[in-house]
Amino acid sequence: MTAVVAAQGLGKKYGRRWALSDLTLEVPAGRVVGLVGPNGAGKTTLLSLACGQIAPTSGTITVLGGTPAAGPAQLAKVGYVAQDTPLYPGLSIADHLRLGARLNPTWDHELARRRVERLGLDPARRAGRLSGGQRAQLALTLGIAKRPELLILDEPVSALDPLARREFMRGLMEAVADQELSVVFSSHLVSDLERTCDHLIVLAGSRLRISGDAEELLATHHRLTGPRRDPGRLPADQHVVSASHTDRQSTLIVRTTAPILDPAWTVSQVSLEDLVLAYMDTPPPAAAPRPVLEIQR
Ligand SMILES: Nc1ncnc2c1ncn2[C@@H]1O[C@H](COP(=O)(O)OP(=O)(O)OP(=O)(O)O)[C@@H](O)[C@H]1O
Repeated sequence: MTAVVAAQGLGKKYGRRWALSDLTLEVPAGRVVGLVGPNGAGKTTLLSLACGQIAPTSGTITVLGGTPAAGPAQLAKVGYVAQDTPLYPGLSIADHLRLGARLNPTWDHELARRRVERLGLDPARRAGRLSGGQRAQLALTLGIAKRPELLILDEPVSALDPLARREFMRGLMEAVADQELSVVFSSHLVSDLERTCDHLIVLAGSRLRISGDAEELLATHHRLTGPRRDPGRLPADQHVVSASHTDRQSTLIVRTTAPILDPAWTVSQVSLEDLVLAYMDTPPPAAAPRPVLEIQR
């Protein structure tokens, strides 16, 4: 199956600073991918590279098997909703839908009309008069009605209140269920990912920290709690993602596919949030010996 996004040694430099560095990953089709990382991690840079708004400084990226933005066919396959949900403030909702129809060969007018109606939006209302949540919903409608194979959303819900956020995510998940759609969306909010994503990409400090199937990641990461222990002395197949210690006790998050047999450890499951935070908090492996995060209390 063609990867939705495949990157090899991908990097983007602004001036002397790498915004994204040495990123290699492959995301299978048909997934809802959560891209998460702290401010300045490189999320927008990666999404902009994926939709061809900017060109890589190093490495390669292919999207649905093609070069981003390389011609009308490639453009038609990818929908992109940028971070600030850019709309034309002076144009009405109906104008936006007409513009969508003019610009996109695969435009589904009926779908767009139905969504606007269900959202209770007046088609005559100007975009500049909409609330943040309504603007985000209109931008999502434009992205979905284009009927892309891949929809890229850059922090679509960051400015919304919890209710509007839930409505937005519901609309997105309905579109995923109704259409054969892959989605990549970035967020700071791990709670949004927890409910919706089946694939996770964590960036921090311009580098990839982890990427993979969400269920698989949850199944292979564990929290170990037990008497204080040097994390460097764990079996080689237990990769320590993070470690924190009190005088007597150690708490580790480890990645392993093997069972943990040491009876000194109490082993518990990690949540997606635990996992994301553990990777987000840590410097990249090249910069730090195991464990990658060690907190003394
Ligand atoms: N056009 C630009 N010119 C110079 N530096 C840039 C530019 N765009 C991004 N950067 C820098 O690249 C790095 C990554 O930025 P990026 O916007 O990709 O991060 P992000 O993870 O999307 O952040 P946020 O969550 O705050 O939106 C940051 O250090 C940022 O300052």
